[in-house]
Amino acid sequence: MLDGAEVAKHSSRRSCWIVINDKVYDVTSFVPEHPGGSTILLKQAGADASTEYAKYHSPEVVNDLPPGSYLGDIDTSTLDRLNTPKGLSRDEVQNATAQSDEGQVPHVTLCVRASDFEAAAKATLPNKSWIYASSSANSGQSFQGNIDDWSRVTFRPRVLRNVEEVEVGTRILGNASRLPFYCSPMGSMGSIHPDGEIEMTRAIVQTGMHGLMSTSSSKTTEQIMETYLTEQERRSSTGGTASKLMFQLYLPTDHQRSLELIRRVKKAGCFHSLWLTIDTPVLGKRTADRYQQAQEALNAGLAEEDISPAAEQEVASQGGAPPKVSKDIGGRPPPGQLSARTTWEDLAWIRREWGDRPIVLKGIQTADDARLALQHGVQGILLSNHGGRQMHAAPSALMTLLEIRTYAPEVLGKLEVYVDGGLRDGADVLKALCLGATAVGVGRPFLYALAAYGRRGVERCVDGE
Ligand code: HEM
Ligand SMILES: Cc1cc2nc3c(=O)[nH]c(=O)nc-3n(C[C@H](O)[C@H](O)[C@H](O)COP(=O)(O)O)c2cc1C
Repeated sequence: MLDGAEVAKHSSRRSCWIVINDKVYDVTSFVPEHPGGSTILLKQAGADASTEYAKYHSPEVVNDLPPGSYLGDIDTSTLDRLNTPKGLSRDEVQNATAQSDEGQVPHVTLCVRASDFEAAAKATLPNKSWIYASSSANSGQSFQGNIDDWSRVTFRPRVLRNVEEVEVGTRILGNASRLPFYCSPMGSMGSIHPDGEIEMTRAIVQTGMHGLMSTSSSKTTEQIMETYLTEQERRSSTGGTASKLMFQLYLPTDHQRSLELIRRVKKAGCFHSLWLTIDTPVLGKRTADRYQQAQEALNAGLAEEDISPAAEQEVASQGGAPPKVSKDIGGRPPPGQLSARTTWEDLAWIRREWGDRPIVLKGIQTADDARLALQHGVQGILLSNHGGRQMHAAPSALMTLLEIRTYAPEVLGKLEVYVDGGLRDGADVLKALCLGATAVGVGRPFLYALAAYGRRGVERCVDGE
């Protein structure tokens, strides 16, 4: 048992201990490696980081720390001897865990378009969470391109047809879907809503929408599955259409861990397909997050420690872990969680492990890769640039779809083709379907609706009035 007063002494980059769920970890060597930035950990040095941690990570992510990091359990009667996170008073710590109500959140009925939820989310969320949800890579070029490109194409409306009955349902990988769109996978929903993925899963099932769960969820696969099954039972007793859950996979670096993850998802039983994200060999450089982290470091008096070469030398001379500042300049490779070495060859063992249930590649951005996907025996491709969060000058899904129609038309019809990014209106969805998409993914609008109004917001965002 470790005493809080002892833990509190390890409160700098030279020796940084944190408490997560009553366990004490020495994260000194991990601080410069942390993909979410070093500041967020240094702020928690010698403190209880459980609440902040739970917003971003599921309980098992902590197992990615280097061996030997776990030091023992904390004596819970000494928790009050721990440090207060740097840059925050004790009151602020408590407030930071609650949703901010400073802004004016419009009444939910004033959200008439999917894009209206954005302002509501901004008014609701703490700034850090707002930035996490809304930010994009570098100058935001591909993020903006996603939205703008849908307005570049218009319809050629044919008239004098009987449209009294209109059917918008589709099939997603063999499963009927009453809607031609699904909820895109988004990680760390605990930073958006206290119940994060649980609340989103409830909304998904209640609307009869299909939805993807992220590997980076702040809740465990088992918690999500349990919610899905409970909600599904309730929904089916009212005669509603069935939702399907799909799993978004980030392949970990370690092969054994990858195998275990796939086996665990398969064993969970409720995920009918595996969507392998292939556009994230490193985390994109999300500018707004970086500004926010830099400001946070300044507020907490950690800025010099973070960036100064002199500080780096001093730490090294005292035997501490040298901060790897250079990594922070571009994208951040997340240690353990995400393999930068995945290639087309890996699809063979992923297929063997996953069995004959469908596999979709998420993040195809050229006709050439669409053709390769077809050759590699997957069932679907998702044309996506990760909502503009990864590569700065990436094509929008619409542009990739047009490229495929021109240079690899054989892919359409042989593979299911999904698109996502910037879809904010039913008309955008219809354009994608007219151009050959099977269905489309929607990300931020549902996340914003969740932030401002919880599951009711998502339900309204899906069905409107
Ligand atoms: C101690 C063990 C920890 C490990 C192994 C770890 C690992 C990671 C990894 C792999 C990522 C990048 C991928 C992802 O978004 O899931 C990440 C991002 C992040 N982590 Fe951690 N983390 C740890 C602790 C913490 C703690 C204590 C906090 C908060 C106090 C935190 C906050 C964040 C944030 C804010 C991000 C950025 C999310 C984003 O912008 O995508 N992490 N962490
Ligand atoms: C906050 C946030 C988190 C995301 N997390 C993931 C993730 O964990 N895995 C993934 O494959 N894609 C992730 N994405 C990308 C989405 O799945 C999707 O490709 C993108 O959001 C679609 O664009 P849209 O937000 O404009 O609708 C995330 C997107 C956002 C906004």
